[in-house]
Amino acid sequence: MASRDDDKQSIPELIYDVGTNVTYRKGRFFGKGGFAKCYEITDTKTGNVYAGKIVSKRLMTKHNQKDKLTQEIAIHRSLNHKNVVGFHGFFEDSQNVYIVLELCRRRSMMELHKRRKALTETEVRYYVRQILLGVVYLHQHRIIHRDLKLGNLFLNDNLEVKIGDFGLAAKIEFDGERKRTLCGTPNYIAPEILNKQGHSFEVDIWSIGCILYTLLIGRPPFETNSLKETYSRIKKCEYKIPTSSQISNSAIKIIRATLQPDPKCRPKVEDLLNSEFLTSGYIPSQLPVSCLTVAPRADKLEKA
Ligand SMILES: CC[C@@H]1C(=O)N(C)c2cncnc2N1C1CCCC1
Repeated sequence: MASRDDDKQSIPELIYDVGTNVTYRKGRFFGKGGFAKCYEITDTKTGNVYAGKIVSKRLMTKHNQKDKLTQEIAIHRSLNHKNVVGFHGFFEDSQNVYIVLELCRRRSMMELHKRRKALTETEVRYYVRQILLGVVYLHQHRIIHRDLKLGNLFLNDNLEVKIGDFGLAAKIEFDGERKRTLCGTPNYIAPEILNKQGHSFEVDIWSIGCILYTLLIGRPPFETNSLKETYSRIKKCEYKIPTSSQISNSAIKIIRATLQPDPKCRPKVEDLLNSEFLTSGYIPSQLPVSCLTVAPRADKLEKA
């Protein structure tokens, strides 16, 4: 769906990166992401197409906003994994900071969720396995994402999952470090962040639990019509698995394990890959793009 581009602060049609001597042609407007305007951009020499995140310096008034963007770039550029959005470069001019990212033509799992609501368990295993492989990589490199949510899980034309947006990510500098602050509001925020008890890798496991619940049930576990009420339910870990939902026992088990109020009780991301939910059912090696709009017929998914 083409988004309206109310382009007040004009971004030129051709964007030149003097550092690499690459000229990008600005293409389709994708929408806004935080302070950024996002466009499809094409390397005029190679024809390679990317997603450009263009952040106006004019809007980044306070120092901490600049520091946050610097942190996001420092973390994201250090990563290289097939389930993490590729970071192809960054540069700046007097007006903007430009970030060149892997293009994900099928947008994010949020669009998929809005269109499909509850997915089949086979599809959930297919997507969640890739999310977990990406998070294993992040945690092995001592990176906490801290804002895992459907809108940050991007999809390319092969429906491969790419974890993106490291705007709230942090690096654990030493064993046992507990982060005390997080400026920003994660969507699937863990109770220990709300209770300001210090947090670490376990917050990503909580977010994965919220993602699992949303994909299996069709709506988020703690959704209410006021943020305050939602936060109070998260702190009390107050959620229900509707008895009407047809989800399997292994699906119920992995939701209960990840949505534990005590971070110490949550499984590690490696444990989730070995969970009954992921090992007890068939996982297709690929999905047809029709799955973005309609549920696949069980017998139509190619056997592994
Ligand atoms: C460029 C920002 C963001 C993103 O991070 N990636 C990797 C991406 C990759 N491909 C398409 N869109 C992407 N987005 C969308 C654009 C609007 C909101 C989020």
